[in-house]
Amino acid sequence: MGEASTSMIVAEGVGKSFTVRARRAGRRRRVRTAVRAVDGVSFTVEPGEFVGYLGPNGAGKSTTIKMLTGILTASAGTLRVCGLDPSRRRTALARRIGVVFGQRTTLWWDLPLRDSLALVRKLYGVDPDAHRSRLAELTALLELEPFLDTPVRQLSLGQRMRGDLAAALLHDPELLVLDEPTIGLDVVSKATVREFLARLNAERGTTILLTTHDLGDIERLCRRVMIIDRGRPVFDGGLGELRRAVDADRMLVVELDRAGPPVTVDGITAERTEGPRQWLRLPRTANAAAVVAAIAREHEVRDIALREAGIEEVLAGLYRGERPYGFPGPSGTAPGAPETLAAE
Ligand SMILES: Nc1ncnc2c1ncn2[C@@H]1O[C@H](COP(=O)(O)OP(=O)(O)OP(=O)(O)O)[C@@H](O)[C@H]1O
Repeated sequence: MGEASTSMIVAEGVGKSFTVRARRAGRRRRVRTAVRAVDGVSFTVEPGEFVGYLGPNGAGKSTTIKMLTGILTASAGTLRVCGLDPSRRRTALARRIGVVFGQRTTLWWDLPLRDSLALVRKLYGVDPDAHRSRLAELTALLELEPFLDTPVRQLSLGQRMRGDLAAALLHDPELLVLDEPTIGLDVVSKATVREFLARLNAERGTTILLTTHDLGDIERLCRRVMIIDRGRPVFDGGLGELRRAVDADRMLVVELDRAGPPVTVDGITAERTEGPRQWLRLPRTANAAAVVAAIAREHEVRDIALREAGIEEVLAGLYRGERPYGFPGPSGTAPGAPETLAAE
């Protein structure tokens, strides 16, 4: 992997361990333990992609993002972002990427948003003319005008997030890295931010890597999702592929001509009845057509609907430890779990 790579991000076997001191239950002495926050993560992101980086709490997402942006140095593997080693070329990289942490602001708390953005221009050395036109464009797209002269501390969360996005994009970066950008936003603000990100990616071709727990963000924005669990990759692909890969149940809803006891077919019994309507949970391996035919042999069927598992159900299964086909997942020492290094 050389600097000549045209990929936006190349991660090969990237890992990060933290050493923490902790008192074990029933022991008096504190021991130094290593927490493997990220453990052997490999992936490539090409220019123009919009990728969701997902995983349960503590999976290692923020740690990965901190390594990608040069805030933390990887303890294993190699990483290139825009062809650069992030921890060694942090300043050069900062000119080519934008970063937004939903939980924190990079704006100056006491300054009006307009002045904060002017400072950002100076920091990045953006040419004043280019800044003016870019600011005008971002102000229109993010609807910043009504609060450009308001001190950042007085902005609502949604307004501040739009301000942070503008600050991250003023220097027109090739890659935008977002850590939970819609956290705490109301439905209208979320929709504004999502619409903006979708356009940024589609029209300007900005590559976007997004971590989120928001299912709407994932379904609306991410053509590709990468999932990590306890520091290790467990899935990389499209949402449809994820639904198919995970052994998620489907729900068959049948409407019979009359109410009756729960239907049983091929060992599957309706788990809910409501008048003539009955709900049967079909394992992925069940043949839906055969189940429907078997029901139709015994009953008068008025209507049928087959519901695929929602992305929420799919992710919940994955986060509970149900592995998609082809992704055996963590084995051996559980990554993320502390391992004792030495007693103190
Ligand atoms: N500075 C640190 N020192 C010690 N352990 C850390 C440090 N930062 C993170 N960790 C640990 O690394 C693991 C991964 O944390 P990380 O913040 O990357 O998870 P995450 O996927 O972003 O979680 P969340 O969805 O809750 O934000 C956790 O076990 C966490 O406690």
